[in-house]
Amino acid sequence: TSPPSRLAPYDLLYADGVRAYFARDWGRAAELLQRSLHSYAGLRAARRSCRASCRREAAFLGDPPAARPWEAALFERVLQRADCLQHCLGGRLGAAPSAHRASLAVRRDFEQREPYNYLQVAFFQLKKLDQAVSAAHTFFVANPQHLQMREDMEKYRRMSGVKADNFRDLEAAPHWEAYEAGMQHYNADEYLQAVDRLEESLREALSALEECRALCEGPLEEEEEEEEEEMQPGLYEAIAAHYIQVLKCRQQCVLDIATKPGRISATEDFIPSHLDLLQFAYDQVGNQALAAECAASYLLFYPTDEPVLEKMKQYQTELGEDTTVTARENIHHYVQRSLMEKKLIYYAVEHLGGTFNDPDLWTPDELIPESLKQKYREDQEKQKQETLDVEEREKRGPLPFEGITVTMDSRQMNGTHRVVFDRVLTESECKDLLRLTKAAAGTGDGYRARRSPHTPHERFEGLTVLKATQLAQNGDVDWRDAKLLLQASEKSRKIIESYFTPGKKLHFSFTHLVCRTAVEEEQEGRMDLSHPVHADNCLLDPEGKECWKEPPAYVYRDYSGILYLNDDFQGGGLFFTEMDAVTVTAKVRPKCGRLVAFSSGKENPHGVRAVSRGRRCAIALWYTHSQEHAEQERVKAEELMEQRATEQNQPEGEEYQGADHSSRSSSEPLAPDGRAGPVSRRHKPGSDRRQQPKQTRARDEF
Ligand SMILES: O=C(O)CCC(=O)C(=O)O
Ligand SMILES: [Fe+2]
Repeated sequence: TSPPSRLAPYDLLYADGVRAYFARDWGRAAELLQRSLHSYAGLRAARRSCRASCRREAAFLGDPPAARPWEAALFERVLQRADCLQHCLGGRLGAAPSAHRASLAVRRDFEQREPYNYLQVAFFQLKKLDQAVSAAHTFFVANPQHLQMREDMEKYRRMSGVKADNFRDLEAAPHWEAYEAGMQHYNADEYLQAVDRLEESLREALSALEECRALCEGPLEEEEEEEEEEMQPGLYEAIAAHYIQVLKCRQQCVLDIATKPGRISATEDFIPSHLDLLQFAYDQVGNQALAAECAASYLLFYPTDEPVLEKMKQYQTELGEDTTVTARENIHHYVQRSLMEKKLIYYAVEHLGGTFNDPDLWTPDELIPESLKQKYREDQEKQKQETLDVEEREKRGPLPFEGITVTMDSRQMNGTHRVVFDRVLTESECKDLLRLTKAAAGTGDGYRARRSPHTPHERFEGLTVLKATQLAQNGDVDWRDAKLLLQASEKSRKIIESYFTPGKKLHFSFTHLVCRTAVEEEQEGRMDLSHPVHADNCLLDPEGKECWKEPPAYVYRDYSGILYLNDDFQGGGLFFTEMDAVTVTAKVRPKCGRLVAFSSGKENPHGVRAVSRGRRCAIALWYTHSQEHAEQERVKAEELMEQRATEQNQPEGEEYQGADHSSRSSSEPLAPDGRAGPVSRRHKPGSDRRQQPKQTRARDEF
């Protein structure tokens, strides 16, 4: 091991650790991975403290002498700081800081806590269960959408040797730990404990914020690699641009500290909401003086908030008129500073262009320039109009095929943008497509080659259009059946396009022929669903009644369709719910030739009941308005079809009219997943707390 003053570069340790992992040398893998995490933490700590001390040093230099131009003085200071950082880091790390520069890929892995994913397996193999569980938990906190880890966590929870306090987040930020604990007490009406932890969380959050802000002061010691300046701006422009960038970065810190690991969105208004919660909690424990102080501090953010103003009056009477209630000094400072920074940023955006994503909801209206407000309003208006247009269109739209019937529309399904068509396929077409699934069963892919992504009680098999075509090429299935898959999906596309979005092209996004088969010996006492309730293009948060249209959800999907092939199975009904994921609003019974279609967003949460006997097959279809997300596999499949038609000198290629070509390549992952993540927590005053899942790559090797 290296002496404490000499940190080995974490990326090298990581590379060795991963190598040992794949050589199944678990002991060495665990040791190296732990050391890499230790080095990484050490490097970050060194950066933090050097930045802080170099900032202090720069401050000591005081104001530049009046005789020198101010920009020269500023540059000098910036250079001095860079020099100071190099020195300080060199001393702390025992090597040139550049030796610790890792590739972007490795930095990402560490940001996403990937080393813990390897570690948990290594510890598990070494039979160090406690450490395996805490490594797994640490990874899972940052990657709540990771299907494999989700299953592993379930397994750990069921294991007898595992204690509840093994589920520890080894990387927990102090403010998040305190906040979570505080909210737990708060929700359990334990206000004394809540106050303690929420005060701690506020304190820690403010200090994390300071640290984050300190990192914004450039130059960002050789971390940024890319980005070559295109134009050579003048000196003043350069200084202004740099300054604005620092200010924006500082503002961004508000979001950073309010974003829990593994979430994409920040908890809204993190700092003011602490004061809101604390005011209520102090009130509950009878501490009027502190409740009043929190209320006064809260009013700095929202000076016209009626209920809190009301409360203030009440406190004033209770405390007596000669007691002066003042806001907290540090909050006052925070608000003033934030307002000043925003003012400058908005000024710059208004006059120099660019954008600013204000992290706060509390920004006073009068601070935002009229011209920008106008733009925001227009954007909102446009979005509203689009929704109305869709609703209008849904009412008309003739169907492009004869014989198809609309069995249920949105109204009958108690929702919006939902429809059930029947007779899209004939019995014999269903039979042919089912033959395709049979032949493909052994070779087909589930979600990322995983047999039971949603429930262990069912086997899940899938086949893409390309795979079907390749099977035909190998002589494993009939060409005509593979072609039928392309045709049936294209027919559905036309139907859905003309019904929901006439005149606006819908492209394929992904096509998946899927079967869910009940595993016979796994049905007793089964309580779960075949497919948990979810929305197709956003991450459903049933408790918060929200749906986050953010990756890893397939946000570009606009319409979903499921074309059913059979009904000889038990269970397996499709159902729609409210955003709470439990109130059922409509049910659809699968049967041959039935196509259910709906918009892929939050308005249509849906799930599939357990398939308790037999095999349920359907073509799952997703469509998008976005040409760049058009299904590339289909293009290839069609090429293969055409090639074969030419070879055979048969008119098959011409017959088929499913061309949905697009020139850009996109890589659709095999797993059409992106399900509801963990959920938000309610609280009494203020708005919903939101939390966001994200997903790292699913790794197949575990
Ligand atoms: O098979 C079904 O009925 C629905 C499947 C589904 O919702 C999905 O795969 O996203
Ligand atoms: Fe779905």
